[in-house]
Amino acid sequence: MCASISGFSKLSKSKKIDWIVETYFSNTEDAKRILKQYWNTNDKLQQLHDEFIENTITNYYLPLGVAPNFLINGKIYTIPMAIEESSVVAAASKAAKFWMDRGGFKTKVISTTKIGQVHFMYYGNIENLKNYFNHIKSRLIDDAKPITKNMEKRGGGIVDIELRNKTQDIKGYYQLHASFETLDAMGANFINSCLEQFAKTFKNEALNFEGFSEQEKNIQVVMSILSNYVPDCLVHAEVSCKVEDLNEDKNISAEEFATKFVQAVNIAEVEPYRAVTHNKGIMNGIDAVVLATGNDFRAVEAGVHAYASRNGKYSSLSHTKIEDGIFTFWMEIPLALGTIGGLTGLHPLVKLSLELLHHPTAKELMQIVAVAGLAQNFAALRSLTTTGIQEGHMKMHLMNILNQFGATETEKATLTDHFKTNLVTHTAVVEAIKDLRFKKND
Ligand SMILES: CC(C)(COP(=O)([O-])OP(=O)([O-])OC[C@H]1O[C@@H](n2cnc3c(N)ncnc32)[C@H](O)[C@@H]1OP(=O)([O-])[O-])[C@@H](O)C(=O)NCCC(=O)NCCSC(=O)C[C@@](C)(O)CC(=O)[O-]
Ligand SMILES: NC(=O)C1=CN([C@@H]2O[C@H](COP(=O)(O)OP(=O)(O)OC[C@H]3O[C@@H](n4cnc5c(N)ncnc54)[C@H](O)[C@@H]3O)[C@@H](O)[C@H]2O)C=CC1
Repeated sequence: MCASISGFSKLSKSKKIDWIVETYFSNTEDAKRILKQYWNTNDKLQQLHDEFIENTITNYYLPLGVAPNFLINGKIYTIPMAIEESSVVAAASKAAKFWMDRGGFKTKVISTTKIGQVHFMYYGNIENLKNYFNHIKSRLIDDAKPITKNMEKRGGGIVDIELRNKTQDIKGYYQLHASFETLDAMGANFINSCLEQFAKTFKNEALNFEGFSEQEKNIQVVMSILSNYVPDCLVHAEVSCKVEDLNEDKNISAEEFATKFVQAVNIAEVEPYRAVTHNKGIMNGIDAVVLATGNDFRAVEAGVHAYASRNGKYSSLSHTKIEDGIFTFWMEIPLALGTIGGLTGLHPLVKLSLELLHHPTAKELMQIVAVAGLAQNFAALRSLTTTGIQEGHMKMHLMNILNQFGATETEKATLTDHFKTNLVTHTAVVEAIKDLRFKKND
């Protein structure tokens, strides 16, 4: 049945659940039991989670795993990863271990500038608008002082504000295009507050500007919002070693592996169908750490994919080369992250994850997250160009298939053993469970 309801938000949590289960579920008791099964027994902790979002009815768990042995700029990290997909944590761990013996990951933050825009409409003389902007610019910054003064004390704040003419795209469309330094905060709320203040000052003061005609005084602000496109909040991560040191796999020579690896990256650089999957592999690592550290993965995803298309064609985020017998694999990626603000000081598991990472600054977190992405990409490409992805992925996915079929602990032990020497496919596992159960009942 499909039903609508008015005033749902005002109902208590238990009344919300009653309405949901009665409206949508045939077995109301079962639905309620599943929802309540995921409530935390600690009421205060549950209330904290209830209050993160709106209309909370239960918690949605994701596993939090860890990938040890990440050597980054000479320091060892164990990286927390929140993700539902099997084999990602194993792949990251395997890549970390591989590179630990080959000098580890080298990273560098290139820039940390974030962008926000006030989008507005103005239908008058452009020179008059430019004069007004030059006249009002310092006032825009001054009026935002109550918002920016603490950030300035820390060394951040508004970097600049520009007037941008976008009338070639839309008649009458202009922007206040502002750049910010938000230090250890991702900065969305800080930036949005500044922008809304800019918009207020910009619109109101236009009414008193003598260089405008009566009609020109009517500036129409459409919206004020940060941009999640952050090409100037960029981090570089790389690994490199002698080609001959890419020698872990006895079934392929180091040289052949290096050549195939470079070819695989080259393909992702020129072929968008491949680039999307290649970058998905990178995001396996990135999103998992972004989530574990309480950051906004939607913002990161949107910004990263826009960056991957910055030259007009969607392309690989990572690159590779072999020069003078040295294999180098690297990535530059835009990441607006926070280690202060948002959920970072609220969610107990986020706090724990940040402690595990030695309480990083936002800049340090950018480097750790980029490394997780690069490691993931290395692991996936290594499998793809050697055994194929299914061998390792399905080995890790085995437990999910066994759980789907309600395998007992004894069945799991027997079948895990069996699949140590047999290829895991969904069909093979189903057959093996059937076989095992048939033998038992025989
Ligand atoms: C899956 C592995 C790691 C197996 O690899 P393996 O060689 O069979 O593993 P192993 O049993 O020999 O163990 C070696 C190391 O791997 C790690 N490892 C191994 N097993 C575990 C485990 N159970 N739990 C935790 N860590 C594990 C761990 O670091 C371990 O060292 P140790 O801890 O023993 O000192 C390998 O095959 C691999 O890296 N595969 C790539 C998997 C992958 O990329 N998965 C992502 C999902 S597929 C996808 O979404 C993206 C994709 C592929 O489409 C992207 C693209 O196309 O580019
Ligand atoms: N489009 C988007 O991406 C949007 C995202 N959001 C959400 O906004 C949240 C992030 O906003 P924030 O402004 O980062 O968080 P926040 O609103 O919690 O603010 C962080 C504040 O911490 C203070 N602070 C203390 N020490 C600091 C330090 N060392 N460096 C920097 N700031 C310090 C500053 O006052 C700063 O403004 C995320 O939850 C995100 O999901 C909200 C609106 C839009």
